[in-house]
Amino acid sequence: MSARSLVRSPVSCSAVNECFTYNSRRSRSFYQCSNTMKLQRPQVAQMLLPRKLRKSTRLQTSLFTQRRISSNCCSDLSTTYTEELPNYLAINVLQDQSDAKQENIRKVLVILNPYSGFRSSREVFYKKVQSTLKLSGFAMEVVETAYAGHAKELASTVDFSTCPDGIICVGGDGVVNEVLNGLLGRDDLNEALQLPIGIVPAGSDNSLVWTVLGIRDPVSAATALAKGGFTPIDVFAVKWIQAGVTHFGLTASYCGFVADVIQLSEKFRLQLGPFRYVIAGLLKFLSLPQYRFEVDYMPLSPERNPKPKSSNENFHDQLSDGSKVKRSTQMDGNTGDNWVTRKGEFLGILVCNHFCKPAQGLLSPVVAPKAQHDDGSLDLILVHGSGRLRLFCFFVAYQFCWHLLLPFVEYVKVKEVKIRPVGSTHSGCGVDGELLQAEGQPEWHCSLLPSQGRLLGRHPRT
Ligand SMILES: Nc1ncnc2c1ncn2[C@@H]1O[C@H](COP(=O)(O)OP(=O)(O)OP(=O)(O)O)[C@@H](O)[C@H]1O
Repeated sequence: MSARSLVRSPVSCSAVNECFTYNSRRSRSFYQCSNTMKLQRPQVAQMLLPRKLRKSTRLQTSLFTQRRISSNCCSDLSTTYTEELPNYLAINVLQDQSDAKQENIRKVLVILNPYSGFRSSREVFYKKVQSTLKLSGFAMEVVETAYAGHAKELASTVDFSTCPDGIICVGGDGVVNEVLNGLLGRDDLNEALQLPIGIVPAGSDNSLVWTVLGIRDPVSAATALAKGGFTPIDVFAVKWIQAGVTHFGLTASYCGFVADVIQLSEKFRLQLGPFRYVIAGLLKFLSLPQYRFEVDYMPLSPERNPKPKSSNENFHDQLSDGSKVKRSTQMDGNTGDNWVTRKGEFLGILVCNHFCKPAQGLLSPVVAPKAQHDDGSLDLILVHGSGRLRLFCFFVAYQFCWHLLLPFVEYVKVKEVKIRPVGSTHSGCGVDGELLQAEGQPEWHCSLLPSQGRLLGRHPRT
């Protein structure tokens, strides 16, 4: 027999229920109408209970008796009084609460990348996160990735009825990117767009969750997930024009030095974990090539395009040619006649979707201070020129967030960017830590899909 029926049986009489069921609508007048009645209620309860239960009620009163202290502003009896609700009512309340929690169960798919960061994702999840999520009502199916691309495959094929409340990624920005691309490549795009992505940081950097949600440790991430809520985020698309291939991102896209460092760092992933970026950066710095690009960008003009629409139709417009972003589609319907062209040597080209705050590092600088994850624009940073001295200056200035003051750095809010490597410049383009390799002389086209992403959790300040 359940605890509930054991406790309820002695008080099944309707008169008693009438006396003791707390009714918020009538509580004040009903309980305050008679001083006598108010004082006698606990005694009546004792009388109606069987002898054994009366004793246990008295003994356990500190554990299960609810005290309701109400201020009395209209009665002449007292200014404050205490109602004692008998213990069985308190138990019923607890039981009802747990019933309600049953209904609030959130079913999610957890995708865990055991190779992220220091390869500690398993430990992070099972030791620091799982119990918090379970206690807060998450029903989780955990799948560990077995190979690169597995997370994308899972997100593109999962039956949404098994995880209607989202997909939680345990790992770095790369696994989040795979999940995003898996979801946005699906035929049932409407449902896929509704599915939020949760992040438990266990990767090398996790800049996305740190910048957007202000979280950089797994315990805080679990708390944010438990608290619930969503954060809308712009998604950007990088299309390799010649091949018609589109890759989506949430953080940043880049060409030049940073893309080369990402590519080289993969060689040291197993040996160095997150330190691979430092070593690859040093090596690339010492063997710095010249990068030549042609860049076209369409600046954001606030007076003509203050806030882009963020409806699903907009997204479908842009994907209507089979996951390929249409050239003609502008966020505000402009025909695209105000493109600005830059051509020459660049140390780097960065297209940021949020202000990109690295989770590691001592000074915690930000790459694009004016960028917001939901502002409907991309922030373009062009580092003009070439040479180690210039790169060194940029890097040092960046540590103090002065890099945008340098005369060879151009910073502009844009709607779209087209990037074409020129001459012998390599043809890779990075998106959220992943490198998209292309053959020949490719053209990359970055455009924005405003507020089409949803992250699980909210920034503590919102
Ligand atoms: N089982 C696996 N074996 C090998 N590679 C994997 C496996 N599972 C996922 N990957 C790949 O690992 C890459 C990096 O993963 P992830 O981003 O989670 O960690 P990270 O690179 O350490 O962190 P960050 O991206 O934040 O720097 C992803 O591109 C993914 O494709």
